[in-house]
Amino acid sequence: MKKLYSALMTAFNDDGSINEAGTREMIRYNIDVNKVDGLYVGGSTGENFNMSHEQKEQVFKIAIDEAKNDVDLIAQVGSLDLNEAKYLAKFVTDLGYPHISAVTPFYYNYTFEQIKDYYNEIVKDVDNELIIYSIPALTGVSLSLDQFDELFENPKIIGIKYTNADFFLLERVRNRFPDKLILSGFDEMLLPALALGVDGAIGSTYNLNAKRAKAEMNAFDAGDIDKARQLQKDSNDLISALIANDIYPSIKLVFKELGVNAGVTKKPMAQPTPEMIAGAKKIYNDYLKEN
Ligand SMILES: CC(=O)N[C@@H]([C@@H](O)[C@H](O)[C@H](O)CO)[C@@H](O)CC(=O)C(=O)O
Repeated sequence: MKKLYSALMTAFNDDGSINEAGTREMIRYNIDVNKVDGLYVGGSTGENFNMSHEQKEQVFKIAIDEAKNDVDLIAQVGSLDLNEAKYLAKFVTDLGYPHISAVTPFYYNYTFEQIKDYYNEIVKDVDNELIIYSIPALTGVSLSLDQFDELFENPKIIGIKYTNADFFLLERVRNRFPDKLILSGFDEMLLPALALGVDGAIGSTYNLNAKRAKAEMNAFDAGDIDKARQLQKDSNDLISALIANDIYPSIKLVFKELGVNAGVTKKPMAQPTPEMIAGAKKIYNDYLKEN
């Protein structure tokens, strides 16, 4: 059974502090309305790389307190500060998170040996399993098939959150590692990822569009490719509109239309403008009202 995870957003107040009530509302909406299988906490969509250390801890605590054991939880603990990543890996493991994940270390053009050491260090002292977060478009770090193989020599490293449009590599990865967990990260490419045998997907737009994505997964599993293609097309109309309106602030604005107080994004992310607010209302009316 393939799993669908929403990449959890963080609700912020205008001053950049965390809006706890709003963050809890989004968690509840994902569990109770979207009926996702899990949440990816502290990822790109959660604006983790905009946050202070204290804010990261706060979000990890809020998410597990609200979600309890209702859905699977993956905590993204990766950081340019390896000591912070190790600390957070232990912190979330102690809180009860069943999985951790870590973005590839970025910015300094690390060698593969340094990247491997980073991952082995993160899992060394924790009793938990790690999913590599590979997102070359944002990190500039592209791991090769052989490099994934080397990382998987550590039995605590169990999978990849594969946010990469390189489908040749995805096919190679799937076939080389049939027992590893491969989760697709580009929502607009869910169907081709399913065709290549991913185990599920994690994404930002599932916060709003989980039902359609689930229906697409089910259609694919039932062999109804025409229906799956139509659902991907409908999703991509929504995703294109969200991207054109600035995706993270727009998802939060559309949440508002759904009665969920998602707060705002944290600066330097864009703050809502009247045009963006009008755009989000239109997205809701055009693609989600009847859903
Ligand atoms: C850069 C980014 O936000 N990528 C999203 C996608 O869900 C993406 O927003 C979507 O496919 C639209 O391009 C996820 O892969 C990120 C994600 O799951 C996370 O770490 O929050």
